[in-house]
Amino acid sequence: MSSKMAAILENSSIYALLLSGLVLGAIVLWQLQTYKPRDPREPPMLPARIPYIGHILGLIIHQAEYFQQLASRTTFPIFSLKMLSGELYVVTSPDLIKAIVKNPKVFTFDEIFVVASESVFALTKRQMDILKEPRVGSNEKYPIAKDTQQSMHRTMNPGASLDHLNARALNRFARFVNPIGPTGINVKLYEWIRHAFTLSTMEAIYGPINPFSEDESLIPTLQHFEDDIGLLYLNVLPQYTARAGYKARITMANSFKKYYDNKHNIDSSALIKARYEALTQGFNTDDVAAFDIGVCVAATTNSVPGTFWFLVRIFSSPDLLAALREEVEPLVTRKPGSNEAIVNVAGFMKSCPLLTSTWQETLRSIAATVTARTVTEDTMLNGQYLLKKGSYIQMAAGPMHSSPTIWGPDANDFNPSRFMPSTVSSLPKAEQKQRKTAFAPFGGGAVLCPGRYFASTEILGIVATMVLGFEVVSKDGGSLKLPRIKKQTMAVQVRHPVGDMDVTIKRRKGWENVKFAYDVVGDGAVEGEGLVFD
Ligand code: HEM
Repeated sequence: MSSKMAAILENSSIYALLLSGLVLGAIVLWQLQTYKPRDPREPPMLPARIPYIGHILGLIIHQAEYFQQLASRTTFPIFSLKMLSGELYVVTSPDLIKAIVKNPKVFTFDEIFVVASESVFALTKRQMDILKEPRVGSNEKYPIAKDTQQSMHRTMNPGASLDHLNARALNRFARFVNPIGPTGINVKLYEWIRHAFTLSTMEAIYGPINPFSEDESLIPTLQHFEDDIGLLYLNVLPQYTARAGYKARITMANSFKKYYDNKHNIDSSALIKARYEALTQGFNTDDVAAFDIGVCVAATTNSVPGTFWFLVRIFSSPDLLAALREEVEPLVTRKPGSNEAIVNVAGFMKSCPLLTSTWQETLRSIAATVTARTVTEDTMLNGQYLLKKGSYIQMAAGPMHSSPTIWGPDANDFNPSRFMPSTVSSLPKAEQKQRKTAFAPFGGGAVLCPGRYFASTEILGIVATMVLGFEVVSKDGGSLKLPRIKKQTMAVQVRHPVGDMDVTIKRRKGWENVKFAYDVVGDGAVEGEGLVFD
């Protein structure tokens, strides 16, 4: 090493040392200034391995998985983390989570939603003022946001508008698999699912002419936004720190502006019509177009990896695949002399306990939702723990979903029959109740996912189609192998796989020329528009 280089290195180590000293000093001063004695009734403090900055570093490095790591260090059902600006309570017990989500006035999501929307959607001051405007004649906060959320819950609850969504999505999906010929197709599985699922779901939600049907390159664009949500939320020069997500946000808003300007929303679902009505109480159409990226993310971000893992679990286990084929086949009507196969999707809940249980077990094993709330007043939780006003709560489903105390010694195994009524009813009543409370892939309380019926029916329909009519095999012709799971970022609920997998999708013997269609209501009729048999 030259002496000049050695001097530079020596100098830079000195600078680094000085800088670290300054940062540490500032943190200690901050801590001294903000120090408040703790009430012994508050949840116990879990110290960081590196004083002061350990938890912040832990969250930056390990993201949502940090909660899982912390939970394994303690038996407390709730614990506190000292962060720079206050305390963060982490809750991992089903009973405490239930008590929190059932009290949305005290433990609210509203403030987090508004702060997150401002940075994630890049809202202007005018848009924020509209969002913050209280309801006329009362002091109810964020009425437009609340009406919009309610419109989504209303139109995706069981009923005609939900059936219409599912019929449209599944019949669009059929147009991806019906043309598959005798030689099959070679695809990257995750990418193929993301492509077919996104186009099907967008057609169901936005109608046959929508930004994605007009420009399929929006599928990776949406992924860029999704990947950068965390950085967009931080909002530190996002045009540089979250370049791809920042550009994706602009592209998507422009595409949806064109969609509304051309009035293609006339053919949209009840969901989009009701949402539009709620939002335009204050916002203009261009504002609405800027928010639609949120719908697109919500509708695909968990469903795409959910479908992927559900399929991989089944096609990696020949016994499970065979059992599911036997269970689902009676729900298919094949008219003599015709190549149509109509799948009675409405019958899944009643007649396919293994299929529905496998979906739930897939979610248990892969969904590690972390939901947040703020505390609006000092409150004793379940009469046990004092939660202080202004603190943040993070409720982590991951530790609940994998706890041997709740699920038994096989908690870390994939047991497809775990959620079957026959399995559940063999457990003591208290255990049944505990498992029910602990299973929370769709969140809970006031922010329970409104898309849970839509997503589950769509995904069950897609997976049943693949199980019945196709073989999904790896490159060497064998069963699929489970890929590794990607580190979970804070914005992700259903964890993603590492990389993708090359597969062949080919026709199952006896189902060579079958064209799929769906009966979503269970009355024997095939619903939906755009049904194409080719
Ligand atoms: C497997 C699929 C899905 C999973 C696991 C899932 C999970 C969740 C979870 C955990 C939450 C609550 C987040 C929180 O409390 O912070 C949530 C909220 C939400 N989800 Fe889903 N979701 C799925 C599919 C969908 C679909 C298909 C849609 C819509 C088309 C959707 C729309 C929403 C919306 C709008 C919210 C916010 C609700 C509100 O603010 O009231 N989700 N989802």
